Amino acid sequence: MKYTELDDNEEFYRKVEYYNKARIEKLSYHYKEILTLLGEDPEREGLVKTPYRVAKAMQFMTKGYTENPEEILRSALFKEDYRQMVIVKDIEIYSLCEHHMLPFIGHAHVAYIPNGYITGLSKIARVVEAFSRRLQVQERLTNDIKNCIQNTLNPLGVAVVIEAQHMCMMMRGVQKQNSVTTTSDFSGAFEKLATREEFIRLISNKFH
Ligand SMILES: Nc1nc2c(ncn2[C@@H]2O[C@H](COP(=O)(O)OP(=O)(O)OP(=O)(O)O)[C@@H](O)[C@H]2O)c(=O)[nH]1
Ligand SMILES: [Zn+2]
Repeated sequence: MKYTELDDNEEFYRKVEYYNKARIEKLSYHYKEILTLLGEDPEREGLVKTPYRVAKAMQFMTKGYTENPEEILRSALFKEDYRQMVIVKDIEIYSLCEHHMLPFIGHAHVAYIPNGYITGLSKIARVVEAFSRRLQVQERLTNDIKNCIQNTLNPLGVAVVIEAQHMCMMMRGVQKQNSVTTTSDFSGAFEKLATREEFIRLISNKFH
């Protein structure tokens, strides 16, 4: 049976760019093999649709490859004379580590100081999404977000802090349940200690 026959809705595929029908069919085929290799019976009732579900889920969790973060930022640029720090904090992150393809989950805190132009606030979170929905390491994810905002908006500076927990360190391997990894990257004005400290103080304030 073709897995895509289980959800053969052309409209659905047209609307959602990252769902690629041919790729889902191939992925489903391989996930069925994987189920067998793991000792399961892919024909048993509960698993019949599983390869197809996993294929779709994996396409969603790597949808960042189909997105252009620079374009996302440029799509909402507004000329504005605001020259103080803009901070979007506690942006949820669901990424996959490139070593184990297991999730790492946490929050990103992003700030920039405008230099004539501001961007739509949601676009900051969308840039975080576009880079985190790929196979990543936390360090590169942090750099990717900073570089994209710096190069596209040309602000006076950008700051990115990410705090995350890695399932590959929790569910397997070293099995540490409470360790949190923090990474950061700064450019321009944030290289000055006082500016960086103001940012850290503001992201440490809890409103809830
Ligand atoms: N620097 C960095 N390391 C990561 C990240 N995600 C996972 N890792 C690490 O990648 C490393 C891969 O190490 P390997 O020794 O090749 O793999 P492994 O045998 O599965 O290692 P263990 O996890 O120690 O069992 C591990 O230490 C992981 O903790 C990340 O985002 N950044
Ligand atoms: Zn890992």
